[in-house]
Amino acid sequence: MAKILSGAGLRGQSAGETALCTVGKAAAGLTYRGYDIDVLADKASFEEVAYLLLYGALPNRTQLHDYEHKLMSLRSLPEELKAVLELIPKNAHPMDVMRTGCSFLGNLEPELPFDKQPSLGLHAADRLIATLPAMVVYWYRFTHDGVRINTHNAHVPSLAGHFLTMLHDVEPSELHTKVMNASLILYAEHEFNASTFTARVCASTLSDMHSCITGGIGSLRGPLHGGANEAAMDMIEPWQSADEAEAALLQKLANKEKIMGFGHAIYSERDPRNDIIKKWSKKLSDAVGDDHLYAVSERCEAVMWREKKLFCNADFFHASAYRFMGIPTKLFTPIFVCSRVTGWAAHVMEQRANNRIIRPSADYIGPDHSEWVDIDQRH
Ligand SMILES: CC(=O)SCCNC(=O)CCNC(=O)[C@H](O)C(C)(C)COP(=O)(O)OP(=O)(O)OC[C@H]1O[C@@H](n2cnc3c(N)ncnc32)[C@H](O)[C@@H]1OP(=O)(O)O
Ligand SMILES: O=C([O-])CC(=O)C(=O)O
Repeated sequence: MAKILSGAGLRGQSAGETALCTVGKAAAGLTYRGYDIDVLADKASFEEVAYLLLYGALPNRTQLHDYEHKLMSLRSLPEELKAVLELIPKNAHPMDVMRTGCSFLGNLEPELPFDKQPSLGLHAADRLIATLPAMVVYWYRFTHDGVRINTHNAHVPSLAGHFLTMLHDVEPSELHTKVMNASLILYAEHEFNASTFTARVCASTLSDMHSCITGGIGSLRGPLHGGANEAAMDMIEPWQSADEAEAALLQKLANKEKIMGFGHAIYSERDPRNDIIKKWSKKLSDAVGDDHLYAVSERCEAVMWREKKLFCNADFFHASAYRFMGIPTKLFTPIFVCSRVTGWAAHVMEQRANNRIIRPSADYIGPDHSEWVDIDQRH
C-alpha cells in the first residue's frame, strides 16, 4: 500500500528532477543511478558508489584505483583547521564540530570561481569526502583521549577502514570494515530528503560547495532526520531484555512519544535499507557475544509493527550495529555525514547543471491589515 503523500511539509509535491536516485518508486525501490541498493551494498565499495554518484557511472578498475588514490592523497587536515578543531570543547556535539570544520575548510580552500570551472565543485566534494571523517575523529580523539591522531593511514585504502583505524588506533577486522562499507553505501543518497533539499536550495543561489554541505549537515543533525540513529541508541541502551523493552515502548506509545528510528516520510511499509543493516547487526551481535541488545532491537521492531504498523527506517538497526563495533553514540550521526556528503555534492552539481533559484510561495495566514501604533501607545 502506497503512503498517502499530501499535506504539510511539501509532502508529495515534486520540487525538481533528479537522475541520482529513486526512493520507493513502484518496481524500482531504492536505486542510485538505476542500481538497486541491495546489489550496491553487497557488491560495491563506498568509493565506487561515491564515484557513481559524482561522476555519473561506475568506475572501471583503473578509474577506481585512481579515485581511491586521489581520496587518500586528500586526507590530511590543514594545520589551521586542526588548531580550530582543538579549540572546540569536549562537550560540543560532533555534528557541530563537522559543521564548523566544513565551513572553516571553505575559508582555507574556497571553491572559486566554480561558475567558470565546474570541475572545482567535484574537487571540493572529493576533498570533503576525504577530510570529513578526519575532522570529526581528530577532534574526538584530541578532546577525549588527549592525542593528536595521524589522519593519513596510507596503508588503509578504504574510507570505512580509515574511519575505524583513526577511531580505535588499530586496523579494523574484515567484518567491521565490511559493515562500515555497507553502512556508508546505505546512507549515501536518498533523493530530496530534508538535508539534500537544503543543499540544493543553497546551490540554487549559486553558493559555494562548502556552504551547501554545511547547510546539509545542519539539517541532518535533527532527530527527525539523521539524528535518529543516536536517539534510537539512547532509547534502547538502558533496556536489558526484550521484555523490558516491550513494556517501556508500550509506555512511550501510551504517552504519545515519537519513537526514533521508526516511520518514514516516503516509504509506507518498509525501508529497504533496514533489512541490510539488520542482517549486519545480527552478524556483529553474534561476533561480540551480545546477550540482549539485538534481541531488544528486534522486539522493538515487532512491537512497533504490531501496535502502530510503523517499521524500522535506515537508522534503527544502525544503532546496535555501530554499538557492536565500539563506536561512541555521539559519532553515529557524523558517520551519516561522512557518507551523505557524496549525495549532497552530487545534488549540488546536478542543481548547478540546470539551475533556477528555488523560491516557492507561501499561503499567507496573517492579518489583512495592521494599523500602526506608536511605541508609547503599545501594550
Ligand atoms: C535516515 C532518515 O532520516 S529516516 C527518518 C529518521 N527519523 C526518525 O526515525 C524519527 C521518527 N520518525 C518520525 O518522526 C516520522 O516518521 C518521520 C519524520 C520520519 C516522517 O514524518 P511524517 O511523514 O510526517 O510521518 P507520517 O505522516 O507517516 O505520520 C503518520 C502518523 O504516525 C505517527 N508517527 C510517525 N512516525 C512515528 C514514530 N516514529 N513514532 C510514533 N509515531 C509516529 C505520526 O505522529 C502521525 O500521527 P498523527 O497522524 O496522529 O499525527
Ligand atoms: O528520505 C528521507 O526523508 C530521509 C531518509 O531516509 C534519508 O535521507 O536517508
